[in-house]
Amino acid sequence: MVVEAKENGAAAVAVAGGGKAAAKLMVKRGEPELVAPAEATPTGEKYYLSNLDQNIAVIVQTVYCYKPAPAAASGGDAVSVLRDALARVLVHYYPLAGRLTISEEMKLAVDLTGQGAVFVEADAGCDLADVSDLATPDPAALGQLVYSVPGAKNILEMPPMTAQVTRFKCGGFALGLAMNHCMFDGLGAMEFVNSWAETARGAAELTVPPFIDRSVLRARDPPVISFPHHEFEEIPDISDTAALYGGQELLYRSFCFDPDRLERVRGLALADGGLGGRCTTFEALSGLVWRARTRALGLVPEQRTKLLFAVDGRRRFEPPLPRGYFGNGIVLTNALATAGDLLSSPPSHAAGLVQDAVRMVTDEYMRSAVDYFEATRARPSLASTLLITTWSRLAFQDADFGWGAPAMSGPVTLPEKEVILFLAHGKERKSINVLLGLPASAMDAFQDLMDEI
Ligand SMILES: COc1cc(/C=C/C(=O)SCCNC(=O)CCNC(=O)[C@H](O)C(C)(C)COP(=O)(O)OP(=O)(O)OC[C@H]2O[C@@H](n3cnc4c(N)ncnc43)[C@H](O)[C@@H]2OP(=O)(O)O)ccc1O
Repeated sequence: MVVEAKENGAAAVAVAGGGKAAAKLMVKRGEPELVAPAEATPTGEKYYLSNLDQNIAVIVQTVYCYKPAPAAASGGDAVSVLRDALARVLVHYYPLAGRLTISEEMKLAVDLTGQGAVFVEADAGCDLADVSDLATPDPAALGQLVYSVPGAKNILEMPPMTAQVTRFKCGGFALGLAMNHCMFDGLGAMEFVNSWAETARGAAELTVPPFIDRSVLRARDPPVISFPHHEFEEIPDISDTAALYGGQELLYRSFCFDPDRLERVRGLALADGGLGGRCTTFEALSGLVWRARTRALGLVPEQRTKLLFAVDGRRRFEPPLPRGYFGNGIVLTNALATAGDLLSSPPSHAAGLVQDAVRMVTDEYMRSAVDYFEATRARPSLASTLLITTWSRLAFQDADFGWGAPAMSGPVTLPEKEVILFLAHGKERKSINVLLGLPASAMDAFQDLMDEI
């Protein structure tokens, strides 16, 4: 997840070396069309978006690539199978066929216009093998596989979702999606994509139908703020990292942690017994990258630094959110430390701070976060912050539209320079790819620290 609205997520960052694949990948798009729900759906009303949906209204671009394979059971080509299935799945997910608007409370809502999702077919003048491996984002190349509405100046001028299906010369194809995070979080997005996929495979009913009503997450009246909510705190950059970022090229690299290496990371966090022998992979890995990035950026010891990450609140709400909840069920939690504190303490300290931040997320914490937005309309701040986004358990591999699991899938870009993404990697998805961007000299320092593990 990301926390600030951008005109277009794809334009947010520059990637070194992005030109090579872009030069090979030349995509010719057809005219965009609107795919409306295949049956009548509620129209003419406003669809409520909760406070958890409000401050992550940013477009997330992802690509799913499929190798050449015999046609799907239906016998159709990928473009027509995906287009028809989209119309059918939108009957269940009809808010995606509407358009974003501002409600009377001055919040984002969906105008249920029933207009439809934007769908574009396209042709690439090369083979799928010419697409970079998606381990490191390459917006110049991959951006051609996703459709952005030209000239849209803000998210109100962008549809909640666009889909582009690109045919490759080899017979493979790519599905590129641009979906607004205010419509759903990673889990919700995957439930939608996988419902669309099973519809394309001919399923008569959805395995997980969406639970449409988001009013279960309405703020309390009056709002009750019972936590300090440091996620909104603006921490001054006393280390002047702005100069470092301004003076050097931003490099992107991904670091693969296979199960053995992950176990070594956990071992480091557990070594001094400070965590009582209990620490998850996520806690240990997050603590590791928080410390390594702090060191690599050369933060001064007095520099306060914030770690933010999303926690899936579905099972933590009381009562839990209904199955198939269509919307953001995630909440940001945080940990704070000075650079000196992080780096002079053993790895267990950082991992322990992550653990405390996970444990802090209770029903009351999440209700307080909802109420905080109600009272302040504030957005989380990324100043002096690392935001870790965990996609490692998202079911990208289930997006089988009839041509098998995607040969590769992933994001087109990282949304902000403060974001690190954890992605599942490997056949059994037991490895984690840590994807990040840093100024060149800091990336070298980060690389050295990773090489030690
Ligand atoms: C709009 O279009 C989009 C959007 C997107 C993407 C959007 C987003 O990024 S939204 C944010 C997505 N991330 C999350 O929702 C995070 C979900 N994870 C959690 O909430 C975790 O609980 C945690 C807070 C990160 C902490 O994790 P952890 O410390 O690992 O603790 P537990 O979860 O309790 O796990 C403990 C232990 O249990 C095992 N386990 C639990 N669940 C699973 C699972 N599902 N699979 C495998 N194993 C599991 C595991 O053993 C854990 O221990 P280990 O030490 O062995 O790891 C994208 C695309 C779009 O189009």
